[in-house]
Amino acid sequence: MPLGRSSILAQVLSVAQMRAAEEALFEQGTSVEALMETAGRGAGEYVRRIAAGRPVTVLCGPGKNGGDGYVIARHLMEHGTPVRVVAAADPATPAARNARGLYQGEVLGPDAVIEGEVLIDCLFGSGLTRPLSDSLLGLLRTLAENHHLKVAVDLPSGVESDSGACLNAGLPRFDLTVALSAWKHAHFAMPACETMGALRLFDIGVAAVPGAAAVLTRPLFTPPPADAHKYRRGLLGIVAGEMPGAPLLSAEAAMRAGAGYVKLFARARPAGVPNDLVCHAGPDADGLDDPRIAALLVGPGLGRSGAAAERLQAVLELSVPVVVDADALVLLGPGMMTGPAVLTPHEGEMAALERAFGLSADAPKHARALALAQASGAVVLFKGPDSVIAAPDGRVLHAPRAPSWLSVAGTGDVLAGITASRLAVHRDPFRAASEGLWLHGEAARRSGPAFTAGDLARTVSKAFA
Ligand SMILES: NC(=O)C1=CN([C@@H]2O[C@H](COP(=O)(O)OP(=O)(O)OC[C@H]3O[C@@H](n4cnc5c(N)ncnc54)[C@H](OP(=O)(O)O)[C@@H]3O)[C@@H](O)[C@H]2O)[C@@H](O)CC1
Ligand SMILES: Nc1ncnc2c1ncn2[C@@H]1O[C@H](COP(=O)(O)OP(=O)(O)O)[C@@H](O)[C@H]1O
Ligand SMILES: [K+]
Repeated sequence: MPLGRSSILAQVLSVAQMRAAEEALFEQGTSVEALMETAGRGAGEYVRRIAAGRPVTVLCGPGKNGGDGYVIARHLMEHGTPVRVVAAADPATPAARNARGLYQGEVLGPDAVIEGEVLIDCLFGSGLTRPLSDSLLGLLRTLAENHHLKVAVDLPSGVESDSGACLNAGLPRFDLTVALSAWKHAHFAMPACETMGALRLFDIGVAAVPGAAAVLTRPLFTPPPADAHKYRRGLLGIVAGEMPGAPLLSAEAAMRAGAGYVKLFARARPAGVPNDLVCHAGPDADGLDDPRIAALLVGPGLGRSGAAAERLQAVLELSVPVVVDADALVLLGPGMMTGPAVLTPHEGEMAALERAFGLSADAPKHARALALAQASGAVVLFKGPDSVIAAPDGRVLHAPRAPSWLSVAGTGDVLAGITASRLAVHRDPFRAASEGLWLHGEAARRSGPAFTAGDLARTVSKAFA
């Protein structure tokens, strides 16, 4: 089935995939110069609007990112925006030389002392292969300090496209980054994404790349069908453990995320169970063999003792679709999961899982998530300020930035509850992880500043709106 334009625009490409996609355009008869013209004019139009008549300085490097810069400068000149170029190096490709030749305005050398209003960074884009030299870093930093508004074209210089690593310390922060052709992993990966300001994409017509990663976009939710009843909407079992608070938070969120019935399984009924939450009190695994249970959540408040490990084992042996979170992730090892599963590690839990599964942590975040998904057979939702989802079949989704107010205790329990609730509704782990992550981010956006995990859990139903 051909992908719609919106799916193509959501794709996230590696440098190699980007180059292959551009090659395909060249084979269809497009020239590098024409592509640079389209890209430069597109980015130039964003710059023209943002500059609103204020003078612009374009910093151009030797590669095609620099070539884009000369096209931008020409576009601004044609539209009456005052502009000058600072050339950090001579253009090194025919297309960039061509773009420089067509620009008739002022070009200054790297030693010129420049202050101004708007800085456009076209020093390096996706072709950066090593850290900036001290002199290039110094030039970029000085220009950034001497301009009010800063825009990066494709990527901020010094950022590694495939990993999101900052190859130099002390890179400047931008107000806007205009991605060209497609998103790159760095646009969603820490620490690079934090330096980019607002993100925009300018499409130059590359086609869908098979197997490409994508950006998490708003899922489609429909109300329950007219003949729905609580079991058909999904019975979620939440397995409590040694600490009652965390599973209660998960339950508060799960009750607001679509499941028709949420049941807490605990050895004894904990204090503070709300009236609308059913609690099944009994020994380990008692009641969990109910065939109506569509999904289980295990981990929040489980504990890490031998008894907790036995509890986890008993849950996983049921082969019911399961969300494995928190303490359960530290107890998990190869061969323990027998059914569909979503794992929701943060960085510390991920490190424990990588040790348990014999995986390397020395890779970009999305690649680490994918490696664990493939080794474990589970969908992995690797959380943090740059959350990413990976499936064993190779699908990868990057989440757009979520509010940093989420960095408060208990919000992970809320995410696990939402995800498990979605899993109970349709039993599809990848879809549950995607919907869970999206609802979590949206609930956070709707919760304003300084919310608690309980506030967040109670806002989940509003996120459906
Ligand atoms: N294909 C197209 O038509 C389109 C491309 N587009 C644009 O092209 C950009 C990618 O272009 P690109 O591949 O030329 O890479 P770019 O980032 O400009 O720099 C590479 C140059 O820098 C050099 N170099 C690398 N690191 C260095 C360092 N630390 N310090 C010093 N030098 C360093 C490296 O040479 P090297 O020394 O590594 O041999 C090479 O000469 C992309 O981001 C987008 O803006 C869009 O317009 C869409 C259409
Ligand atoms: N700075 C941040 N920006 C955006 N989201 C964050 C940030 N810090 C944490 N989060 C999100 O908040 C949640 C925290 O989960 P977790 O680390 O498990 O906390 P806890 O164990 O206290 O519940 C995750 O969903 C994570 O993605
Ligand atoms: K750049």
